[in-house]
Amino acid sequence: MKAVVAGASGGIGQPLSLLLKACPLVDKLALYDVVNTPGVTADLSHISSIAQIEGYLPADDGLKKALTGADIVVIPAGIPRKPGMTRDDLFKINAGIVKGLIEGVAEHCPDAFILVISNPVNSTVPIAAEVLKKAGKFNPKKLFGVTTLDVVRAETFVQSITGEKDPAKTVIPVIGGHSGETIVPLFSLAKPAVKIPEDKLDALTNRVQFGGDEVVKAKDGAGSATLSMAYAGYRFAEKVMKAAKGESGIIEPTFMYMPGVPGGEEIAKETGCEYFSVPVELGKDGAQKAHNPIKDISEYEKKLLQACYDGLKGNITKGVEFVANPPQK
Ligand SMILES: NC(=O)c1ccc[n+]([C@@H]2O[C@H](COP(=O)([O-])OP(=O)(O)OC[C@H]3O[C@@H](n4cnc5c(N)ncnc54)[C@H](O)[C@@H]3O)[C@@H](O)[C@H]2O)c1
Ligand SMILES: O=C(O)C[C@H](O)C(=O)O
Repeated sequence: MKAVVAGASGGIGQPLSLLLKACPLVDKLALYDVVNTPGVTADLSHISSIAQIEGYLPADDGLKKALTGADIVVIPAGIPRKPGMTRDDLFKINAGIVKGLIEGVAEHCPDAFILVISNPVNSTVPIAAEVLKKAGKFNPKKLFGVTTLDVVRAETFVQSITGEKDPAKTVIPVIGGHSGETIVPLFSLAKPAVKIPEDKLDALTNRVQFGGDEVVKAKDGAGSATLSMAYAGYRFAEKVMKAAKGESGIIEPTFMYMPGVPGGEEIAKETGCEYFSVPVELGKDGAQKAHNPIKDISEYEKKLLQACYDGLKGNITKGVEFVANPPQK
C-alpha cells in the first residue's frame, strides 16, 4: 500500500505523516509539499517502521514522482482559518490548490483513494470531482471528504453526559457537510443509546457544529485544529486501507458524491444535495453502500437538517462553478 500526503509539512500534514509512517498497513509513504519536505522526510525516516519514506518538492517533477503508484492520497494542503474567518473565506486560495493537486492525481494515480481534508470541504470535494470528471477519471466510490473530526468531537463531547470511560465506544453518526450549521450530529441514533437531557441538547449540538471555531479561537491566530485532525484523518485513512485489504463491516460517515454511491441516489433526492456526508460502508473498491439515517431521526434533528441544506447547496454550487468557469487571472 503506497500512501501519499499532499501538504505534508503543515500543521496537519506532519502528525498525519507520523501516524502513517508508523502504520503497519503502509509499505511506502510519499510526502509532498511546496516547502520543507526534505526535513520532515529525513526526520520521519529514522523511525523503525515498515514504511519506506520519500519526500518531494514541486521541482524535478516532484508531484508526479510522489503520486505515481499511489493507492491512497490524503490532502491536507492549503491555508487554515484565523479568528473571525469562516471556512468559506479559505475558498479563494484553497480551491486552486486542491484543483492543481487533483489534476496531478487524475494524471498520475487515477485509481487511488482520494481523501480531501482541505477546507472548505463542502466545496473542495465538488472541485475535486469536477476536475476528475473533466479528465474522464472520476470514480465517485473513491473520492472522500474527510468529516471524521466531527464524529470524533461528537464522541468526545457526549462523554460529559454518558460518563463512558472510552469515548470512542459510543458511535454517533454525523451527517450533512463540514462547516457550522451544515454539520448535523445525530445523538438520537447513538449506539449504545444515549439519553441527552433536553436542556443540554442545544449546547451539545452547537459545540459539535462549532468545535472548529473553539480551536481557532484558542490558537489565537496560529491556525486551526491540527493534532485532532491528524488523528481523525488517520482514523479514516486506516479504515479505507483496512477495507481495501478485505476487512468487512467498516462503516464511517464521509462526504461523497451521493449519486455515484450505491444507496446514495435516494439521499441526493431526499436532501436536494448531490454531495452529502452519511455513514458509508467501505469495501475493497471504496464506498460500497451509503446508509440513509434520515427517516429514523428526531424532530429536533429534522430541523437541523433544514438549516443544513441551504448552506450546503450554495457551497457545492460554488465548487462546481469554480471548475466550470475558472476565475480569470
Ligand atoms: N476536514 C477537516 O475536518 C479539517 C480539519 C482541520 C483543518 N482542515 C483544513 O486543512 C487545511 C490544512 O490545515 P493546516 O493547519 O495543516 O495548515 P498549514 O498551513 O499548517 O499546512 C498546510 C500545508 O499545505 C502546504 N501547501 C500549500 N499549497 C500547497 C500545494 N499546492 N501543494 C502541496 N502543499 C501545499 C503548505 O506549504 C503547508 O505546509 C486547511 O485548509 C484547514 O482548514 C480541515
Ligand atoms: O475549523 C476549521 O477551520 C478547521 C476544521 O474544519 C475544524 O473543524 O476544526
